Amino acid sequence: QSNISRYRQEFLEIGLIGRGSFCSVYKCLNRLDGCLYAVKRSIRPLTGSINEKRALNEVYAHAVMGRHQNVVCYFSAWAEDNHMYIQNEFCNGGSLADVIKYTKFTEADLHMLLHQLAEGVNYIHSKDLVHLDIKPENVFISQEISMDVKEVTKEVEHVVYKIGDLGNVTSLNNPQVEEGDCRYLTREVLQEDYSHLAKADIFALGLTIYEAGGGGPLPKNGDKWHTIRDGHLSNLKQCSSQFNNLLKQMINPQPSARPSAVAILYHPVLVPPSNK
Ligand SMILES: Cn1cc(CCO)c2c3c(c(-c4ccccc4Cl)cc21)C(=O)NC3=O
Repeated sequence: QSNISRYRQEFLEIGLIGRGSFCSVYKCLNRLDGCLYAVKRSIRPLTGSINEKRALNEVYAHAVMGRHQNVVCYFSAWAEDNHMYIQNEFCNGGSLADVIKYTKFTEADLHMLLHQLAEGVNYIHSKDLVHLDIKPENVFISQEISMDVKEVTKEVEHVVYKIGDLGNVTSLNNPQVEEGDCRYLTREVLQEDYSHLAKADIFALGLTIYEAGGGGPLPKNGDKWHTIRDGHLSNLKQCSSQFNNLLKQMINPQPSARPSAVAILYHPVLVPPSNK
């Protein structure tokens, strides 16, 4: 029935998990399939406004994106009662920003994090898309707890990191650039040079890993902001010089000097040593 809200009809709202200036995110149980979803409810943007373009852009990006284990999965989007809804995969482990607040990642943790996020970034780039807002707040965590059958008590926990919030995603070929968070923004994009947008994602990924390793909080402007854009990053104490050098390469002032997502995946510091 058109007068009953699809949101209320299809979902049981479990709780509020996030709030933005014009939106709220709820953890919801789908009454039909019994699965949990993250549903973002935002004020419907004015028809023809820049915000409408952005909202549609997010849905188009999800639709074009398809599925990848390291990208938050999109299920549906609709408009009703002057609001827009987007129904995404629910990640039960919070955001990377939440975890960074109380955890410092070891080098092994950072290798796993970088490997998974590079897989997700590589997938996005392989679709000729760029994310443009990679940062800890937009990395969501799924924890699968599985009981190890041999020793019933042992819980094998497999953590999966997923890139979310495709609000700034744009096509590499015909970029409509919406700048992301200035803490992760490159100098060249700030100066409206869009010739190496994929490398802007690599730069933001480098700073995201650096923050997970305890290097944050990152500056929003000023001398410290420029020092990082000059390619200077203090070393993460818990990491090898090889890993620290990889992070420095990822934030190289020259976009073309930054490694591609594929190059990161095959970087010797990430490739597990052969057991032979
Ligand atoms: C604030 N917040 C907290 C969470 C749960 C983390 O355990 C969350 C999620 C999403 C989103 C989200 C981001 C951007 C657009 C749409 C959504 Cl649903 C926001 C989320 C999303 O797409 N999937 C989430 O789990």
